[in-house]
Amino acid sequence: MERVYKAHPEPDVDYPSLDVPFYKNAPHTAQAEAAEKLAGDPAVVVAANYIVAACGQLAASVHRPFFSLVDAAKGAHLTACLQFLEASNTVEILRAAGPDGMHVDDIARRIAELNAGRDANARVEPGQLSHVLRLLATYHWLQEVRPDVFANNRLSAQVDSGKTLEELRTAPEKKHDGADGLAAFVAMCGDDFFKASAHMTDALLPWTPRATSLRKLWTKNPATTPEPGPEREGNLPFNLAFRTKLGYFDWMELPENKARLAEFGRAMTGARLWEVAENIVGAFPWGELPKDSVVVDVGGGVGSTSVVLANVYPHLWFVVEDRKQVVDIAPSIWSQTTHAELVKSGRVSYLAHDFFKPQPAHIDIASVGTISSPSVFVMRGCTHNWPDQDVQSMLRFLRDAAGPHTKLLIVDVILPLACYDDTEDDGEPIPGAERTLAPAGSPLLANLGKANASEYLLDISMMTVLNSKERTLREISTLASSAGWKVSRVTRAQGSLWAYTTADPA
Ligand SMILES: C[S@@+](CC[C@H](N)C(=O)[O-])C[C@H]1O[C@@H](n2cnc3c(N)ncnc32)[C@H](O)[C@@H]1O
Repeated sequence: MERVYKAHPEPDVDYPSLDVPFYKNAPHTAQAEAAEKLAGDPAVVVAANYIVAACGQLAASVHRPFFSLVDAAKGAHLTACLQFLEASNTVEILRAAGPDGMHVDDIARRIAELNAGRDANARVEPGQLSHVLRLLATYHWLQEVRPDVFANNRLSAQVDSGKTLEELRTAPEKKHDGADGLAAFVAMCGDDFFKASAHMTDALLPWTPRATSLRKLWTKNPATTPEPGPEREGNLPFNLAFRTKLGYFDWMELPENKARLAEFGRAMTGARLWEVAENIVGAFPWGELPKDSVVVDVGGGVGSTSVVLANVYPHLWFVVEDRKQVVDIAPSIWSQTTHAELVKSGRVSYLAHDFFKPQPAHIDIASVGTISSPSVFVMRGCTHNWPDQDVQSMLRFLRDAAGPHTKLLIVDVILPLACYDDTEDDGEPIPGAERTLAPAGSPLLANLGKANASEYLLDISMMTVLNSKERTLREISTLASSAGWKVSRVTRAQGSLWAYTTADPA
């Protein structure tokens, strides 16, 4: 990391300090901009991952085991405190206070003022507030600059919505509008996902005394009490947590969840930081496809992936398939952007299609004609949130519509094992698959432990809320072959666990 920073032409560009907040919407010095940009340099990202993996492993090795036990057993409090930080708008209050920070008495008063419109009696107890903020400071999420005086740092500044206190006071419902989605992501994780996770063991081991006693407490209202049974539908940790038999997305459509639904959309924008759409440009030999090849972007949303590819590969045509309500508005999203011409010329076109139904027998594309099977089906971010049987049927419909040379490109997380991976397919290693992410000869965990933990946390969220999962290479390869595809190659995105898995008709 030092080598990369020293090589920068500007003087005094160093790795950003933990103590200095970097607010996305604020003006920055050239040095601060350069320092942030270099933090994304591939060499810096790799080095940072090794450092984090090593620190996590060292801490687990040398910390008194009982303290590690308490840290894990009570770690949920960190989620709770982070949720409080966002919900109370403390980050925005501390941004306004500046680097000297603010005393908890004043923070408590400001929180009450911001909420007076919602509840005239709103108040926060400073004695409790200081303890919540101190736990966060202990985990490096804030700084306690003097006794009971707190200030933002580089980590807490991420949760900044960019809104002024006046905006938050007069229109609290607009907090996440136009923001980068990280505050909404914290809100969603601290609520829906956190509460679901709290009921994971009750759902997985429904016969335990604690789980049965919990159900007895709830049977006072049988209408909303999910029953244990072999059928997981309506019986997920999420269902227990929110006393509903509805699936997560149907539940979010309830009128009382209007704000949750809006926050979910914003949170998904924030979640894009996991993997940028641009990485797909070099992840597949797009340049080798013949002129006028057609790529179908299945569950392509508004076409963010297709427009990126269409710009770089002018010899290809893209058809974005998604639900009707998405494709109806998708073209208008690009009308005022540099991608408008792609849509106007038909290089990127849209088709309302349910990926749980057979693909259309033919696709008509102006200038290309009618095609019966595309060169590539690409599915980005569409498998991790569906259970195995649903992914199998999606892949089966694509297989039915594939020609002998059609490729399937699945873009989603591939979870490495926590040990050396000897996954093989038909007795052969899958081309491109890494056996370990650790440098040769190093004692680090093969998946780099703490450095990559965020994807394993997401995995459990998928399980507890959607009965789904982030998949290992073995899992995705088995699922693909159950639907008539054979995984032929996998490449890993730089600095994340996202991967590009290519499959051919088996
Ligand atoms: C996580 S988003 C990924 C969007 C896009 N591929 C990307 O990478 O930005 C999942 C997409 O699946 C779409 N989707 C969900 N259910 C669908 C269905 N039954 N048929 C088609 N698309 C669906 C959603 O509308 C959403 O656009």
